[in-house]
Amino acid sequence: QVEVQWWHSMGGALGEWVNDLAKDFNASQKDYKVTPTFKGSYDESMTAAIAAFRAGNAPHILQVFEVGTATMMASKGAVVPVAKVMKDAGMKFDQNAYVPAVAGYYTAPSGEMLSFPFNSSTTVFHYNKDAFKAAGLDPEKPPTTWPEVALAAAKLKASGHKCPYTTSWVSWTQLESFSAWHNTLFATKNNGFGGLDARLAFNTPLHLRHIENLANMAKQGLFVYKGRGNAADAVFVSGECAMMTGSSALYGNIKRNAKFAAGIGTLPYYPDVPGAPQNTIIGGASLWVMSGKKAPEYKAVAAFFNYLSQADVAAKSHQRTGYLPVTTASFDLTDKSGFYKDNPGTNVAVTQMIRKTTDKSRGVRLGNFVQIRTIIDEEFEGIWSGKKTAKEAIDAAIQRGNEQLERFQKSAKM
Ligand SMILES: O=P(O)(O)OC[C@H](O)CO
Repeated sequence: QVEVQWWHSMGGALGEWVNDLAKDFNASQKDYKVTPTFKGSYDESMTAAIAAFRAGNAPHILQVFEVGTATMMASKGAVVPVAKVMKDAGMKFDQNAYVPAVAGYYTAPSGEMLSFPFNSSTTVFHYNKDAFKAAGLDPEKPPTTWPEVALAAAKLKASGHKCPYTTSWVSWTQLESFSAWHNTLFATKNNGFGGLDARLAFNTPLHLRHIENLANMAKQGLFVYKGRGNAADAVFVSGECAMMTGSSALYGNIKRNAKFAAGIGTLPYYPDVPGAPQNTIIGGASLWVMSGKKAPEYKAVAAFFNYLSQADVAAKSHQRTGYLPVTTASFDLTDKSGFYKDNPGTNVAVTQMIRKTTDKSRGVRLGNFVQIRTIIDEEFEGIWSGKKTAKEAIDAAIQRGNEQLERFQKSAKM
């Protein structure tokens, strides 16, 4: 039996999902065995894999969040393009079977798909229907605009809620997806798709207005910052916070663990901005195949990816987790099964993502993006704690972030 090591960052309900996928694949045939290992957060597993690669013991498959995409793409010697892995294994691999917004993100300018679209998410609005009822808000009508979010937050606060609104992934929800949703650039050069000389651009009047609004909400106790990454996920699921912006993939966790009725709405926007809402952008992760392994091991990886792509397997994954259906067939299957009708809100991520994208809204692909997100977190924490104005933090984040982009541009051998 050929063994395949798979490093991932899926905890809780998502960790069980990943383990089930490996178990079901292993049971479906006799030649290969996939072993998933949880390696901590997305940041942590990427750092661990880079160290392991240097030491010569990288896993076969590494799950990397979208933020690490440009770094992986530039690490040419360390990875094998997924299209090549599939072709070499003699596996039928139709790149057109994948949802364009997802596939496009993981495809090189040459048209070759570099990583396997596994768990793509997007930004949505989660809310606690019970808390809405208690505050006199309509539980079937989530706020759809930022002014409405502020009004709902005030009502929730008045009803005694200590954390009316919070957010996970500050940069992803409040800057990156926020920009695309308003058809505005987050970074120049079409958010990095157009070249390594891209620079951060989230200092427009619209960005400033939004971050100032959030700062005011924080001052009034309407927005409560709960930490970096997905730290806020847990406080929404526990019921501590009544509304949050975060990943569509929180759905599985909410369904499993929340003791209240939860709803999903679209990412809020400013209704006076022409072109808004446009589309939201991709989050989540993809699977990268590491170099230096033996041919039969790559065959095993290809067989596993082929299994994951099957319409029924991919559809089940989507319905269980809230990640997007990654192939058109898995979307059709889910739609025909009546899943979206039976589970209101589960279609939000899909409809936000399948809209036609523009050059400004296709996604964000930047070098040293992991470091840039940390810089944004650091600077914006100054806002939430009242030490910096929105403008000071935005300007500092852009200046420090651009230094990272310059450094990446110099070092990249693309
Ligand atoms: O929680 P996930 O897996 O949807 O990922 C969220 C963000 O995209 C991470 O950058």
